[in-house]
Amino acid sequence: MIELKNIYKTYTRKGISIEALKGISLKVEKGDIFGVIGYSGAGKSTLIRLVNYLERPTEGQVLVEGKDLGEYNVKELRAAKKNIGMIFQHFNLLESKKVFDNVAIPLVLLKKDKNEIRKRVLELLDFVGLSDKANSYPSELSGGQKQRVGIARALASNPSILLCDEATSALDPQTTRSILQLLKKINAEYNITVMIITHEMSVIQEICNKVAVMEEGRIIEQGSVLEVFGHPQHLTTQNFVKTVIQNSITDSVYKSLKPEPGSRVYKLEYMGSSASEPTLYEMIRAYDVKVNILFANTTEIQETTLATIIIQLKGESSVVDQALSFLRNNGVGVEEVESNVVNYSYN
Ligand SMILES: Nc1ncnc2c1ncn2[C@@H]1O[C@H](COP(=O)(O)OP(=O)(O)OP(=O)(O)O)[C@@H](O)[C@H]1O
Repeated sequence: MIELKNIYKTYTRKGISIEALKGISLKVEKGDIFGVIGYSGAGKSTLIRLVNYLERPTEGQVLVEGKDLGEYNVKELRAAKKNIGMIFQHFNLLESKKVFDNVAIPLVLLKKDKNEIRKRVLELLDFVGLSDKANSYPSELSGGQKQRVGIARALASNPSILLCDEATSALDPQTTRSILQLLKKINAEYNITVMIITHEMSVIQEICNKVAVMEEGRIIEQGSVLEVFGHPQHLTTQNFVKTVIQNSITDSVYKSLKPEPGSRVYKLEYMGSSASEPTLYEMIRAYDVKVNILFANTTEIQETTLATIIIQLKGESSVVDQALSFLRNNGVGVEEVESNVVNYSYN
């Protein structure tokens, strides 16, 4: 549906070259809500602007619906862009035009007749929950309402792809949530593929099914949101995941741990069905080990539960090993956090 093949993008300003993208390849399938996350300057905006050819790649191919945008003439490119809507961080509405006229812009440009425009705009305003604001000016709207107008305008020409460039970054958390829910509804009801760039992992967690993590013009990690949140490989990804999922012992618990010979600390990770089974209880019943729960957290991602429990385990070494094998055999991820609490560097 959207495919970027080995993309390089170099900007040249006053004789200085900036390599914004360095060999990006990714695939967004039809129906995906695909998130791209990265810190400021990672190249996210450049990447999303390539998808509708607001920027052209220096090298590499951008394929939309299997067609290379670079091979289109001006007319074909204009037709292809009609299929791609876009919304922006600062909404980009025309302040001098009423809400109705802002939403109508793409249809006017497509030279649709007046009755058709009226019908479509009213339908879209109803869809985004702004039927009563048709005659208001953007300056009379809240940020969330302005973004709803931006969304209605982006949908006017019936696109099959919606690009969102930091679309919720200027909004408060509650408004962000309502806009994200609207994007989810657009994806589900109109079967529109959504591509989102953001620097907030909570946005990815809330609605995306796939994610790519960018750093310095490269994709350092990509996959399903569940995979990437469950097992982040790269340090930057781990830092992003930490902003939404706490998975380590709090300082106070860490400091209160008593050094004990034969006692070890393990992080247990449960995903999906393993989270609803009483495996820890069964382990305690079956093996002669003492369990002290130091930390527990559950999160829901893509309607799947992800749970982390950190335990201190005490018992005879061979029995501890058997107990841990029991957990692993029952789908629980087991990782030793510290080899031995005796080695902790506190008094
Ligand atoms: N039009 C441009 N001319 C020159 N350099 C640019 C241009 N646009 C982006 N850059 C540079 O390319 C790099 C990537 O910028 P880009 O805006 O794509 O990153 P970003 O991840 O979207 O960052 P932010 O979240 O701050 O917008 C940066 O070093 C930026 O300065």
